[in-house]
Amino acid sequence: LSDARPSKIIHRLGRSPDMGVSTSRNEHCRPRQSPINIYTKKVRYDSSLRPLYIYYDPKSSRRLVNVGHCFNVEFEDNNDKSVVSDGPLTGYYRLRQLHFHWGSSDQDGSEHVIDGQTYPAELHIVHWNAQKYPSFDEAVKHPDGLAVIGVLLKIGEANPVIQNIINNLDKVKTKNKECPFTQLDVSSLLPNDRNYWTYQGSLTTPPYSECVTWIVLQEAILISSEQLFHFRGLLCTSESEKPTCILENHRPIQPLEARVVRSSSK
Ligand SMILES: NS(=O)(=O)c1cc(F)ccc1F
Ligand SMILES: [Zn+2]
Repeated sequence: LSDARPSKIIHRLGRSPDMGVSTSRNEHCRPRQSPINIYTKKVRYDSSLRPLYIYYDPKSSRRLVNVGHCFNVEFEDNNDKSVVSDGPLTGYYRLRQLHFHWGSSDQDGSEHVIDGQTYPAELHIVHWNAQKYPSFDEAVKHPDGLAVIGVLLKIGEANPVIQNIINNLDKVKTKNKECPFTQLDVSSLLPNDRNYWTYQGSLTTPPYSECVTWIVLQEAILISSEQLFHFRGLLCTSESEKPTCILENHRPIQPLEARVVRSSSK
């Protein structure tokens, strides 16, 4: 083998020299981790990307749960009343749950970062591929299993829909507590502009499964500093333990690797 192209050869075999040569199933290779920095000068406008089709039925919302590292609003997902389709997606994806990520101060908290700018929080609306898979738990095992809509939050006046959630946080203050939570209109949490960036990524909490088509909206929604303060008051401990607050729960950005982020707008 010519030594003219050692990096190319090693690259083709797997990682760079310091990462060792890969085996056929390289346990060190995680090519599609999330979140990432979206460098808007490097995204590729893709005219074949369709507008998102989003339909959420407020009757799908079921309960609010403290899952330890955050709180989830969970939805009935045994029917197709609340779905996302089109956009970058093939088939339709059923609404499963939504949750937020936040920081210990308003200076950071979002998971995705835009041109190096962090936002104070980020909303994730989680859907699973009900056209191809029988359940959420099966879907997370496949590269096209989930579609997560990411909505960045910026500081402004209080968000009335988020206030509706906050008014119930005292009922789920400690880990594993839950309470009924119905009639949430998820559409009211979306910005007017539905343009998005999309890329293939992963869950941002363990086991970091590489099963997510990420759809990050380009317009942020508002949340007040006081409302974020309430998020930080949620406890990650159960009621019998010494109380510890969930001050922050956002994962650091991950390497883009060989991926290109596509944009629905120029
Ligand atoms: N933060 S996330 O939207 O990637 C996520 C969604 C899930 F349903 C489960 C784990 C996750 F980390
Ligand atoms: Zn999330």
